[in-house]
Amino acid sequence: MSTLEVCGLDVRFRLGRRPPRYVRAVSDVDLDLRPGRLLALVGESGCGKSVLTEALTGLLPSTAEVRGQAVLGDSNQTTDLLDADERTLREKVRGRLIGLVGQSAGSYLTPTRTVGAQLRETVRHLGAGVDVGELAARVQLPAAALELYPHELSGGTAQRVALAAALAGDPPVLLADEPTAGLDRPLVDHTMDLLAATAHEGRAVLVITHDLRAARRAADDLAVMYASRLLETGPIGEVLADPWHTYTAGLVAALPGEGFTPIPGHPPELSALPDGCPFRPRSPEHAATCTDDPRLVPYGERAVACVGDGAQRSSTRAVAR
Ligand SMILES: Nc1ncnc2c1ncn2[C@@H]1O[C@H](COP(=O)(O)OP(=O)(O)OP(=O)(O)O)[C@@H](O)[C@H]1O
Repeated sequence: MSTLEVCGLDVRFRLGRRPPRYVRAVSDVDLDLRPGRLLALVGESGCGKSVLTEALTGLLPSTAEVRGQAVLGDSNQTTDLLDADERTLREKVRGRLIGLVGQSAGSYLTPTRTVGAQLRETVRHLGAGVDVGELAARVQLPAAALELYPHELSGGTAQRVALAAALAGDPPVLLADEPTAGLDRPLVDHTMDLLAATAHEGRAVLVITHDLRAARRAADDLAVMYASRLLETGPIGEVLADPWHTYTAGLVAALPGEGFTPIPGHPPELSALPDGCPFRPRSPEHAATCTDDPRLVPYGERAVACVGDGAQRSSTRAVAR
């Protein structure tokens, strides 16, 4: 069973040479993806979620500077994804060790060929032994859909095609970047349930989403990102029932049914990030207790940044419950 352990991941984009200017898209991220679990990564637009997954799959442009480790493997063999060359990523990692599900299946399907033909080609390319009919059945894609062209697919069916393609090489890790964007609620639920099922078959699954309600439905774990940093991680039920970070509490309070109260203010520019806690300048409530150290500190299964003793007290409460 493969695990993906990300440690100290930093990504910054060089914007100019004189003077050198940078956008810090990912700062000091530690994250574990574990087999059999679905981790939802949430956070406001532009906080670095997609860049994080692009770093793991070597899909960043040449202006990106990447540091840290991302070790994928089991007790027999490991690969550091950040050290791997393009050939290794192309021939061994993408599709085989890591499956990718994008926002819109339409953006990578060829418009002039049927879904079935394209899935067969994917299976052949990966040298996978799986039958396309079987693959379709696993993601509840009706056999008739294999005869359709991409423009004939509904949003939900297109996402099932994307999932089938991502699973063709039977990768132990699946990364899905906003797989439910633009879908209506029943299709969001259905897509999330399918992703949860693929996790519970033994895969490590990461789903990027803006939809905390969808995350709550399907995820086992939650990671909350803000302005390039993770501010809180842990089992999703515990984190949402008792958020330790003020930002996480703000996301929960913004949910319909939980108050529908947006978080006031805006995230900072990633080209001008403060050295300490990036949320402190936005929230007087958080600033009152913030330690200004934005590194995640683990407390059992959970971890939180810049909350200090508050988390420890909460942790004791959580253990006592
Ligand atoms: N090639 C690039 N050059 C410079 N900056 C970039 C580049 N790609 C991404 N960024 C910046 O990195 C930051 C993080 O972008 P990213 O796409 O990861 O955000 P996100 O959290 O996935 O947002 P969304 O939820 O809207 O998809 C943004 O400020 C974005 O403008």
